[in-house]
Amino acid sequence: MKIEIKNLKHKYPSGGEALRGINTAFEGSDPIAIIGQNGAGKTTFAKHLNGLLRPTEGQILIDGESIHEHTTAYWSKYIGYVFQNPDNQLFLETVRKEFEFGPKQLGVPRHEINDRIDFVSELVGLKHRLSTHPFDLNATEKKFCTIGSILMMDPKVIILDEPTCGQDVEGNQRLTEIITYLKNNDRLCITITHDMKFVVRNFDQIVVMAKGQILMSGSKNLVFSDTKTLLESYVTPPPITRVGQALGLKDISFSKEEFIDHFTRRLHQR
Ligand SMILES: Nc1ncnc2c1ncn2[C@@H]1O[C@H](COP(=O)(O)OP(=O)(O)OP(=O)(O)O)[C@@H](O)[C@H]1O
Repeated sequence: MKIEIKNLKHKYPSGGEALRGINTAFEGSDPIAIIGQNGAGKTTFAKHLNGLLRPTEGQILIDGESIHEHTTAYWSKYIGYVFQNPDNQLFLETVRKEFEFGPKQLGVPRHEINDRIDFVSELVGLKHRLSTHPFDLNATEKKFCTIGSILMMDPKVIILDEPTCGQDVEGNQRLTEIITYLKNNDRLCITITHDMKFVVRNFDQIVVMAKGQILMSGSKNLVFSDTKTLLESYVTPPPITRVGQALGLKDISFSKEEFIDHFTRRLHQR
């Protein structure tokens, strides 16, 4: 599935211009992180990708077809959006009902829904909570309930808006498993996040936004080497990356192991 974005602009009725001409395209299954300061336009941009918001100007093409051709409900089959705040998404009495809702609307057969519930509830860690009311889940579980309900529809593309908010180490590990599962099954995961440690651990493709525009996009090596653009977009690389950069190491480090390796190599070169 290819998503093309051409000169996308968005102006909220009550506000200023949130997107000021975005041109890019997404394809394949390499997970993509969208980063940038608060108010950069990340959520506004991502909500255009399945029609939750419509452009004020410009075009979104999905496999060559204009997003205007269909309703948001139609596009949600292909591009699922997990909201930042679970309370905006959960509305049924049990986790099981939340999981069943999407595929039922899509006409997925009962036996297939049951198989998906087995698999997805295991993946998101809610197998033992299927009969629980979503509002009785803790914050981490609620987040995974919203992710699970979107995974149940098996979209080609899944957008996660700030998935690490309120997550502990275990939750972050589970997110990594979900992102890896999506990649290995030819599904594209696009994630909005402020958590740079999470970014370097899970994403090689990065889009940097500032003031309603894309300032830069590319591999994590390329993006985190461009300290000038990062400064402009108020993005701070992870601490270990900054230490390596401050020491002037030639290769960029994203983990302690990489840092030790690069640092040792430099010592031996002297
Ligand atoms: N419903 C709305 N009505 C009016 N203005 C809005 C609305 N939602 C967002 N904005 C404004 O649009 C701009 C972009 O906001 P957006 O939430 O897309 O940024 P963001 O990069 O996702 O920020 P954050 O990281 O804080 O979530 C901001 O100036 C914001 O105040």
